[in-house]
Amino acid sequence: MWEDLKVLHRQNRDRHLIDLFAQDPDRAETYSIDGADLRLDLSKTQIDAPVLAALTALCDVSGLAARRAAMFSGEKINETEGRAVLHTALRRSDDSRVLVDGADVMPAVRETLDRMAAFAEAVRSGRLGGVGGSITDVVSIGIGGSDLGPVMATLALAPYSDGPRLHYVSNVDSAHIADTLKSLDPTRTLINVASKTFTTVETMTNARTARDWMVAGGGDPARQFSAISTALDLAAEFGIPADHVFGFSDWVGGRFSLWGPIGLPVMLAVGAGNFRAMLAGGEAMDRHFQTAPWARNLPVLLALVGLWHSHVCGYPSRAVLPYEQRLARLPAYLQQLEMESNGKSVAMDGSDVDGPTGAIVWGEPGTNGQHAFFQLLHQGTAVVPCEFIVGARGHEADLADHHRLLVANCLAQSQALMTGRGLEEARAKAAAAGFTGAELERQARHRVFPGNRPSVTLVYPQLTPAVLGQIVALYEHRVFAEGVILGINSFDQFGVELGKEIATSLGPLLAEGGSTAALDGSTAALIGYLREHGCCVV
Ligand SMILES: O=P(O)(O)OC[C@H]1O[C@H](O)[C@H](O)[C@@H](O)[C@@H]1O
Repeated sequence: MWEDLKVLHRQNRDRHLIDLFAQDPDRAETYSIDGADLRLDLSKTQIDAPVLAALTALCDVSGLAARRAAMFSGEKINETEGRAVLHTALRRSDDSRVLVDGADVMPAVRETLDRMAAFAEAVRSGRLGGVGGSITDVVSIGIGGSDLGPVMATLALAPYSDGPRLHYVSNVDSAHIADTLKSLDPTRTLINVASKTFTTVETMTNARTARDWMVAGGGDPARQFSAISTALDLAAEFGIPADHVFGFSDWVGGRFSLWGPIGLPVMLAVGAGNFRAMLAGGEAMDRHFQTAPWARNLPVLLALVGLWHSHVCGYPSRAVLPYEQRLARLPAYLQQLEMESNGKSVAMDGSDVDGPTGAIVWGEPGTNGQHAFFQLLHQGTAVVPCEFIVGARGHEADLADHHRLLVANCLAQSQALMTGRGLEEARAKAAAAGFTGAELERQARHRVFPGNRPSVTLVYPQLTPAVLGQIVALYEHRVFAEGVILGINSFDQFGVELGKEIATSLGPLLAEGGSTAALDGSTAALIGYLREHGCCVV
């Protein structure tokens, strides 16, 4: 399969994207695919009918349809951890049953969502306040999957936010919590501790610091703390009252957990109605993913085009470029989703993976990135496939001229990457700048854009809660489809463990001193420097 694709790639190596449009006047239409409220334009890639046929064959060979059915129905497809993968159950609105170990998980999902809504409403209305009055600020403490989704979604839905101000603390660096709490009133702040395991050292350290801050400032942790976790016993042990604790199950992966209680801070900001609209958006994408044929299936197509670029063309990274300032944290969110899920070297069966896995994902919002790293995208030696994301409308109707400029820039960049600028045109530019003779030739070379650089563009009417839900679910299913095709388990993350274990053993060396002789030379020398400069307390 991969060999067939590599042959197609070799055959078309010098083919220019622009020529594809010249050869096929319907190309844009053929390769613009709709799903829910989204449209994905793949036409500025080297995908054509033979490539698409060979790519979709990968779906059949890998058993994607059966694996997809297994995921939605609650089978334990996370085989290395023996867990079901059911984040889709969190956004399921029909009255069907979803069985895990013979028990229907849906009643608890619905009950928890209703409890979250009641809690959010009580806080937002001021009925549930702090010692000093109604809650003005919420600080949600969590990291990784317990942070990135809510952070991303809170910013994305800012126009819908009419609740308390939201703050997020993730880093164990004291700067993060100190800078956040500095301006807040401990008697009118709600601290939300979000941790699937309730053992993550960063989160628990920050939670204890926040509790001390609240007590010292006259607030009441028994009233002003909430917790989200699968470990209800640990949340209780921490002293958080049961009616402020929202549980979920191990069949929700951390990086897929935005849809359930981990999303509580988002609900506090935008209200239960908007939160449910986001869930409905995710569910609409679930239906699309489950029913659309491979060649019209947005998550599958995103997966296939990504694999084409990484596996076949050999481009190791991909840039995610939202032309939507409120999606500024989407690249960071997708870094975890994609790289923690699919950055694996071993296949589900324990054998070595053949070829690259998980693309390196990076990006920044446009237009800002244009004034920073786009130089490399246009003229660097590495080809970086780009994913442009843009809505037809912003939320500031009185500033529509800004939005039109934003959209013009988005379209201009993908066009420039594709068309490039040849030497003749570059010469004309250099001549217009006043250069002549040999200097003109030299200057012209610097003004050439190679072009033929691939990109996809995701467009939607407006970044509403429903559209956000669709976008997030689109990327979730993309990652899943990539993982199935690569034969890996996208739902474990053993690769994060080793560093955590070593940090645990190094901690005492920094806190209490002690010999570093057993460490490698570099680490020992670095500790020596840090001790000399005041890191160690002894
Ligand atoms: O939610 P928690 O249990 O605190 O975990 C927070 C995060 O830390 C871990 O190291 C994992 O890499 C992430 O997948 C997880 O989301």
